[in-house]
This record gives sequence, structure tokens and C-alpha cells, in this order.
Amino acid sequence: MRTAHRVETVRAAEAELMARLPEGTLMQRAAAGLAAACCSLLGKGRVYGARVVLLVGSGDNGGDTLYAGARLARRGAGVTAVLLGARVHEAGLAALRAAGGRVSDDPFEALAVADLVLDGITGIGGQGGLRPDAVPVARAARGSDAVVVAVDLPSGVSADTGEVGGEALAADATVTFGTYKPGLLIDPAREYAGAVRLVDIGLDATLPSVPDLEALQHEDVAWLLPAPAAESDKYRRGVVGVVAGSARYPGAAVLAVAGALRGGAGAVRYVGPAADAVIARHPETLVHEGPPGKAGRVQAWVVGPGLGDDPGVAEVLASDVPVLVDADGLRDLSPAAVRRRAAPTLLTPHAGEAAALLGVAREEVEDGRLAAVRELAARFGATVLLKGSTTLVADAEGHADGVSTPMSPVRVNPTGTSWLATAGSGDVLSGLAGSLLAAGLRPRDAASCAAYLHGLAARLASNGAPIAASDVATALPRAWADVVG
Ligand SMILES: NC(=O)C1=CN([C@@H]2O[C@H](COP(=O)(O)OP(=O)(O)OC[C@H]3O[C@@H](n4cnc5c(N)ncnc54)[C@H](OP(=O)(O)O)[C@@H]3O)[C@@H](O)[C@H]2O)[C@@H](O)CC1
Ligand SMILES: Nc1ncnc2c1ncn2[C@@H]1O[C@H](COP(=O)(O)OP(=O)(O)O)[C@@H](O)[C@H]1O
Ligand SMILES: [K+]
Repeated sequence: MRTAHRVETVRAAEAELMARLPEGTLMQRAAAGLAAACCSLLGKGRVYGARVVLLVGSGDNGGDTLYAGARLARRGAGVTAVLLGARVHEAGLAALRAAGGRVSDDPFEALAVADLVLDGITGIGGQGGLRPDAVPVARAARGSDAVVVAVDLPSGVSADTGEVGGEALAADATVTFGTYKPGLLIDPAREYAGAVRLVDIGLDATLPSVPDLEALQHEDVAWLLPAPAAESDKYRRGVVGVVAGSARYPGAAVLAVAGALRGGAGAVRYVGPAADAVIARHPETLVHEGPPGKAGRVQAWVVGPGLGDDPGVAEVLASDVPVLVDADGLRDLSPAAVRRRAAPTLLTPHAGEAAALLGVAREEVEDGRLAAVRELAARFGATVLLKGSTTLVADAEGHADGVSTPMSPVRVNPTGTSWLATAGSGDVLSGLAGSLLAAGLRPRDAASCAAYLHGLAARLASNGAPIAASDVATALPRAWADVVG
């Protein structure tokens, strides 16, 4: 499990740890890890003589950068600091000078020939985008041939939310200290971070055990996925019901069923007008014309993909089993109808659907995914999987009186790929997640395992080439095998 903590938590943990250690220890640990990462990025034998430029802000992020620069200078690099703040970390600057580094009076000249740039303008103390005087320097760094390494996090991005309020300096790699920050894992900030390396500075000893954000890894998903026992039969493995498709959108039914068939349930019941299309592609499906209440017992429902203008989710919501609501089923969905359910509900909106449910603009959701997913979970008292460039899953403790508490940690999916932005791939995801619900996973686990497998399947199917939603469904068994193997 990869975990992230917000700034307030990091600062509290840092203060507790610093109280036990000699002054400056944490900064030296950070600088040592940063310098080692820079050496490995430059490559063996290429530190001596390398031209390194430090962009130094007024805080401790600049201090880390100066001390790391001093270490590189001692190994023979030519290190030049560009001072961008009204103040500078004096001890760090003295260390750099003592190691042979210098301060530049022409940042553009230094950047033009740089091999490596360390962005130490702001770290977790940064507010908003880069300030105007730093902008031309940051642009020159980005436009140079140098490898840009962000110190702790790219300057100009929000550490806590992943929002990018103004201009920020995009890095090729980020070396972060102690723990990941949410912004390193959530778009749009994540895109500025490049490849992220975590330097252990001993902070685990004082960080709380429950993080703010967590990203499942292969072993976590393997542990959560259902496996049939020796005495299993198709009913014991769980039956998932799929209410999807319409005369206009029969393909959504086919794709949702394709996902459901590969999600661990023992059988898939399809209910709706696209039965012929479903059977033609998936003869193993149990099909019914409906209504859902007459289709036979299921352990979870998926309702919504391709239902068109008349989704009729009320009957499904009235059932006493977990329900996943997607796509057309989310239109005009009432928080009260979801909150009064006794069984769990999982909502899987994309940014546009989430925006409609929240009554805000789509951009607001895309720019502030973490706040949006938490707010939706709280309002509906449900588990919410927000799709898109970064898929997030948030839980809430639902209460019938309408007061719900968002629960930490939010899960962030690490396997996504933009090749998934293809029509119908969301239908495959909802079928898959519904199947995992029917197999007995908690909504939070079903949603995050489904997103994980879905992203991995897309990567396996794509291998760098465009893919169709059906390719994602076909690759799901390979993704599953890769995870559990
Ligand atoms: N916590 C830990 O465990 C450890 C933390 N460590 C390190 O400390 C870093 C945090 O240091 P920090 O607190 O000094 O804040 P930091 O990010 O350097 O910025 C501070 C100043 O920048 C300014 N400023 C603000 N916004 C700005 C903007 N948009 N554009 C330009 N300038 C802006 C503003 O100053 P002002 O100019 O307003 O006076 C603000 O006060 C952390 O990221 C990590 O690298 C490690 O050493 C070891 C362990
Ligand atoms: N830029 C992106 N990067 C990664 N994944 C994306 C991106 N855009 C969309 N996706 C994923 O693709 C799927 C699209 O689902 P959805 O928007 O419901 O499309 P559809 O309704 O056509 O099936 C989701 O799993 C979503 O997370
Ligand atoms: K930085």
C-alpha cells in the first residue's frame, strides 16, 4: 500500500520526530536522499563535471536543495544557485559555498547549459501558483535540455489537493520526503511530478497509522480479490444483476455484462431490452426482459449504463442488496433515495456526472477531484468512485438524517492510463465492480479493485496502441492473473 498524508499531518509528525533528534537531522536526511537520487538520475560516472542549477525559494524546501547541491558539488558537479526568495536558508547557502558552489547573477545563462535543475522554490509551505518573478525562470528551466527534479513536490501545485491554481514547474522526477503528499498522486498536480521517489527520513515513526490517501498495490488487490473455495458453486460465488442498455444503446449492456462476467461472480443476470445483443456476444448470461424484481435473486445490482432517458432506478434501489449506480442511472439521483437504503450503494460518476450531481461546473470537479469525491460521498451517504484521469474512491458513513461523515483514507487508483478514455470503457468498469460486489467485497474494495484491474487490463491490452472497450474486457483475466500470480 502506498500512502499519502496532508501537510498538517506531515508537520505534526515532523515536529514530534524533530523533538527526539539533534537539530537539522531531518533536513540532512532529506538532502542526502535527494543528492543520491540526483546522482542516479545523472547516471554512473556523470556527476563529476555535471552542471547543476538550484532554484532556491525562501523556505526549508530551498534549504534541502542547497544542502543537496553542496553534496553534489563535493562530488565534482558545478553547482549554481539561483536565489528566488526574499530570504534564503543561510546555513544551507554557507554549506553550498563551502563546497565550492556559487550564486548566479544570471539565471538564464546558467539554465541554458544545465544538465540538471533542482526545483526548491516551494515545498509543502507553498501557497498558490508560482509568483511572477519565479515564472520566467521556471519556464527557462522547463525549456532547457536539463532534467528537472522537483524537491518534495513541484513548486506551484497544492500538496493537499492536487489542484494547480496558477503556473507550476513540471518536473521529470520528484524526490519527496517522509511520505507521499496527496497532490503527488492526484491530477492535475500528479502530471507535474513525473516519476516520484520517496526518501525515508524516519517519519513513519510519528505519522498516524491512518493516512489521508492510499493507493493499492498488486499484493493488496491480490489479498482482496475473491477466489472460489473447493465447495463453491455458481450461486455461492454470487450472482450479479445488470440493468443496462436500451434500443438506442444495446452496446452498453453488452459491455457491462462483459465486465461482470470477468469479475468473480458465479453468474450474471441481464435485465433489459438488449437481451438478444447480450446473448449473441455472451451466451453464458441469464437474460430477462424485466422488471428487475421478477428476474430472480441476485447478490448485487448494477444499474445505469446505456439506459437512456428513462432509467427507472427506483425499483433497483428498493432492493436489499448492494447496488452500483452508473451513467444514466445517476441522472437526477436523489441523495435521500440513496441514504434511506439499508444495503450499501456505490456510485460511479465521471466528472460530468459528478458535476451535475453536485450542481457545479465540470471543471470544478476536474480541478478539485478530492474535494468533489468526498463531498459526493458525504451527500449521498454512499461509496463514490469518481472516474477520469485520476480515479478516486471515497466512503462515507451514511446517516438517514442526511448528515454523513467522509471517511479517510480516500483510495487513489495507480493503474490508470489515458487509453481508457474510449467509449464504453466505463460500462466495462461498472459491470466488473458490480460483480466484485456480488462476490462479497465491501463497496470500497469492490470499487478500488475494479479500477485497479480495469486500468491494468487497459495497459496490457494497449501496450501503447489505441484500444476499444471490448479489448479492456477481454484483457481482464490477464490483469487478474497478473495480480494474483
Ligand atoms: N516537513 C518535514 O517533514 C520536512 C520538511 N522538509 C522540507 O521543508 C519544506 C517545507 O519548508 P517550509 O515550511 O519552510 O516551506 P517552503 O515550502 O519551503 O516554502 C516556504 C516559503 O515560500 C514562500 N512562498 C509561498 N508560496 C510561494 C509561491 N507560490 N511562490 C514563491 N514563494 C512562495 C513563502 O515565504 P515568503 O516569501 O512569503 O516569505 C513561504 O514561507 C518541505 O517541503 C521539505 O522540502 C525537509 O527539510 C525535512 C523534513
Ligand atoms: N484521461 C484519462 N486517464 C485515465 N483514465 C481515463 C481518462 N479518461 C477516462 N478514463 C477512464 O475511462 C473510463 C471511461 O468511463 P466513462 O466516462 O463512463 O465512459 P463511457 O460512458 O463511454 O463508458 C473510466 O474508467 C475512466 O476512469
Ligand atoms: K519544490
